[in-house]
Amino acid sequence: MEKQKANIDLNNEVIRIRGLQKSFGDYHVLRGIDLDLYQGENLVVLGRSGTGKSVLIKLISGMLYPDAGTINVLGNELTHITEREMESLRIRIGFSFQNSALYDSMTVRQNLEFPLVRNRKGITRKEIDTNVHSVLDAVGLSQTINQMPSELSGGQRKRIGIARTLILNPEIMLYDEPTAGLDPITCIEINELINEVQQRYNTSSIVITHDLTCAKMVGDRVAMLLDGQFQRVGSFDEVFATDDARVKPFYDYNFVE
Ligand SMILES: Nc1ncnc2c1ncn2[C@@H]1O[C@H](COP(=O)(O)OP(=O)(O)OP(=O)(O)O)[C@@H](O)[C@H]1O
Repeated sequence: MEKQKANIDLNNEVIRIRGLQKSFGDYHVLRGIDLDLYQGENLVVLGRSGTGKSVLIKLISGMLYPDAGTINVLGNELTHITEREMESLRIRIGFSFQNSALYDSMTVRQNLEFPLVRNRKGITRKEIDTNVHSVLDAVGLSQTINQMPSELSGGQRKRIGIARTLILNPEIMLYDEPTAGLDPITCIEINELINEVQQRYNTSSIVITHDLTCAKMVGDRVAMLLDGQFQRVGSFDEVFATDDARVKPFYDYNFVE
């Protein structure tokens, strides 16, 4: 279950975060975050519930505005761009959210066509079909094309959700709790899919999770969010090679080898 070596370009930071701070009222959630995501890398962000992992993703996607610090995404400094520029940038980022539900009244095909028709003006019928078949093949669910979401298993719905994100060919993927609510075997299949997406689409990804099996399987690097900062960043083994009382219990209670 070890992560295979990925093709990472350490000279190309697709996300560069410095001194990022975000509070809600008196609660300082993020207290000076520094983070680089390199081209081609899967970076796992680990942390207990409420540590600010989702807040971080919302800041990266421009859904929240920071109190202090800088966030550079694909060469764009988010605190300096217009809403229109942010909209164009968002198309280059794929979001796989925990609750990114499919449209229940649409077939799998229609669910996949929807983002294409909405975001790629002038796209032809033939291009739509090619794209739909390609992403369905990538997630291994070509046979479900005419099915309704209610006819799919939880794991299949998760896969179609990822396919719907991939259809716009994102350069960056943001996965928020990709394995939440799935059985252990389906979790492993989703982790394998995340790695396949990395290879096939050459994406750079941030994967938010508290599932350590997921972290170990997909993370080229792991960053542990503690007390509003990334206190430990490195390989999975490096991050957990510590007696830090805030880190060790996380491993001891959570990890199934
Ligand atoms: N819009 C908001 N307004 C006020 N407080 C917020 C807002 N968004 C997040 N918070 C607070 O920020 C903290 C971090 O939330 P966040 O959702 O990022 O946690 P998380 O690390 O993703 O947790 P989990 O693993 O449970 O999803 C929480 O205490 C939450 O209540």
